[in-house]
Amino acid sequence: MTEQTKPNNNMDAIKRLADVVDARRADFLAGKANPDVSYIAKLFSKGDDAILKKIGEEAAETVMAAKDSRFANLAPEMQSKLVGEIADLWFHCFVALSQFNLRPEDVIAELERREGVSGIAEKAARKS
Ligand SMILES: N=c1c2ncn([C@@H]3O[C@H](COP(=O)(O)OP(=O)(O)OP(=O)(O)O)[C@@H](O)[C@H]3O)c2ncn1[C@@H]1O[C@H](COP(=O)(O)O)[C@@H](O)[C@H]1O
Repeated sequence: MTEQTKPNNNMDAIKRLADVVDARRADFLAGKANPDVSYIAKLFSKGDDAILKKIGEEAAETVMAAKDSRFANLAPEMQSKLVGEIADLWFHCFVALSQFNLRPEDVIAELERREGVSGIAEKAARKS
């Protein structure tokens, strides 16, 4: 955890953000969103390719920030930069989930389904 990390109800923050993203999409589909004032509306107006391209960009920026942080011996300012890049990546994943009629809760449910199942054992079971 970084120094800025405060104990709070983080899952609520994710749900609130997903609600905002879904509301922007509903407005966009109803022709009510303004891409000039809402970044999310702008992404929805551009469609699948633009949304998915942002995920690729943010993933690449995350990788570079992680490499920089390692190179700087996990210096606090580099750790903060890495957290910021991962936040950008998650944010754009939430926009993609909405674009495909999904929710972060779907991903959480999948992770819960996998809880306690070793990745090694799961992969071995796939092969047999
Ligand atoms: N959490 C975020 C959030 N995280 C990142 N971003 C935006 O994501 C963009 C990505 O940053 P980049 O530097 O990679 O992109 P860029 O180079 O500026 O943009 P492009 O040239 O790639 O189009 C930036 O414009 C950020 O401001 C976000 N935009 C919005 N939110 C949340 O969504 C809410 C609604 O936002 P609007 O739809 O803009 O009203 C906000 O109140 C926030 O809670």
